[in-house]
Amino acid sequence: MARKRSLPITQRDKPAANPLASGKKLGKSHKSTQSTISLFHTLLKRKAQAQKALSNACSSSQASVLQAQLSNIEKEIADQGGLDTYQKASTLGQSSERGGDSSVVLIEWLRELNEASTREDDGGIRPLRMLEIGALSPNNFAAKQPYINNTPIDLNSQHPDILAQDFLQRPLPQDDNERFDIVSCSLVLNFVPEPRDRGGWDYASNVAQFTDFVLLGEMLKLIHNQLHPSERSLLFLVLPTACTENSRYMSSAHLETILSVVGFAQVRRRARPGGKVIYTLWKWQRPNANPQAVKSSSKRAELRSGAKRNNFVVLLK
Ligand SMILES: C[S@@+](CC[C@H](N)C(=O)[O-])C[C@H]1O[C@@H](n2cnc3c(N)ncnc32)[C@H](O)[C@@H]1O
Repeated sequence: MARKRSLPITQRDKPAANPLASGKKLGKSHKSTQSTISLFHTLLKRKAQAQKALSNACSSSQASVLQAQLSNIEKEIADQGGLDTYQKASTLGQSSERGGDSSVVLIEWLRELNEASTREDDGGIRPLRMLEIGALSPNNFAAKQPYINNTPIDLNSQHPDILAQDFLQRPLPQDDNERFDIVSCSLVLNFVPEPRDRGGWDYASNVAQFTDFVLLGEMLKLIHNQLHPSERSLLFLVLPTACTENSRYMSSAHLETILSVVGFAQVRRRARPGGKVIYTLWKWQRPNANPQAVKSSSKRAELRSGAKRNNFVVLLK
């Protein structure tokens, strides 16, 4: 049965209910930070939809209606305090009173795997080298461990100790000194903006509708290349539950197939009932060249039907 088309952007709902009426300070309660974060996700999603509709406008009158709509959304985002407010809310959401940032889980797993220590190399003893993509703070739990040497990067660095860098443009390592033992990619894949939106803070929504999904496959391949080619090298990947559990084109099993083709095998997974995110840990391996796995990783095939599904998927080319 054909899927019901969603309403055109021009007929969509009124602005989202605003839990942070203009002028109100960012509250510190869990409820308040969560409503700030979800309001931003809603606004950013509407902005991405409006931009997409504008780029496809077929007449100048339609374009001017859509342009006005886009300006209203941008004004609403600015009225909420812009990216600053969003990032502060996200950082508060990671504070230790709330159970800490996602790297707490990574550290727990490193302990379980007996990897929570420095490494012995030909050259002596050295800390684990970690690359953190999409870092909100330079002081997360992993970065504080004495056996970890963290390199935090972000497209929009909010701190002088976070390198402002687009991971997709990061040069490939030239030798072992530049390779990493761990890459952390927590809540980033669902957040990678389309190339045309780079340079600003124009992110797609929580489970992005207009992300270039081939770019996400590219990102996973680049992560693989940043790691030491060893089964002790690890990828810590955190995704919103909706990415694998409510997507038309993605499931946990399909993610495992895709990552096997890139060259990763899952070693740990944590998904709490009703939890908003799923934590996973993967070890480096040689890419799986099985033709069926390669083929299914490059195509979008419906795995679940239903109008309320999202379109998240990762495609390998
Ligand atoms: C939702 S935040 C996640 C922050 C944190 N890692 C966490 O787990 O809460 C996503 C971050 O990824 C960053 N990001 C998205 N695409 C990126 C890219 N290509 N290179 C570097 N950072 C990127 C964004 O700027 C944003 O700060």
